[in-house]
Amino acid sequence: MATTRKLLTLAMVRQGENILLGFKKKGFGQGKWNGFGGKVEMGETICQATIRELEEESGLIAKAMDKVAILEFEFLNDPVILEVHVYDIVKYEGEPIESDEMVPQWFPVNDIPYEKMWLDDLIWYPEYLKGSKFKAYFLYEGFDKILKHSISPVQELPL
Ligand SMILES: CNc1ncnc2c1ncn2[C@@H]1O[C@H](COP(=O)(O)OP(=O)(O)OP(=O)(O)O)[C@@H](O)[C@H]1O
Repeated sequence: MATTRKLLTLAMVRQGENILLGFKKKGFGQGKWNGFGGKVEMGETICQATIRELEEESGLIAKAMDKVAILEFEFLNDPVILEVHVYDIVKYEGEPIESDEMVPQWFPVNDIPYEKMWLDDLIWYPEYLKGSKFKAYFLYEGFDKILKHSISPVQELPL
């Protein structure tokens, strides 16, 4: 089966010992806490999409960001591969506000609500929180089971 790739963004907002997550009210990942992001649209760079989605979903305006990871998700019997570009938002303006997609809330980094998040988050958040840059791959069966995964540190990530 020929595969197609979908480019997605994920913005991580961390302030010292706290991390900002959004509760997804609708769409893919509904009912889960996650960072802020979505699909890269036609004619847009991954960076531009990251900034746009962060503002649409949280009200925050990114002023400086750093790519920290590329995550690949495959779902058994599904030809679509999700390629998620993860950015650490180093500097931003504004205050978190609820949007029609997300309810933002700060969590202490030692009390992340993993039980209400994607299973893969439990695997890669600790790497992100350590400050590493990495690439990771996950093969899901349905949405609640990971059949296989790999995670490898990298020195640099392509923009
Ligand atoms: C499978 N394991 C996963 N683990 C962690 N995060 C995941 C994820 N799979 C997708 N994500 C993120 O979830 C958001 C979906 O966004 P999604 O609603 O599809 O995009 P967008 O807002 O453009 O959609 P609509 O405009 O509603 O169609 C987006 O940030 C994307 O990076």
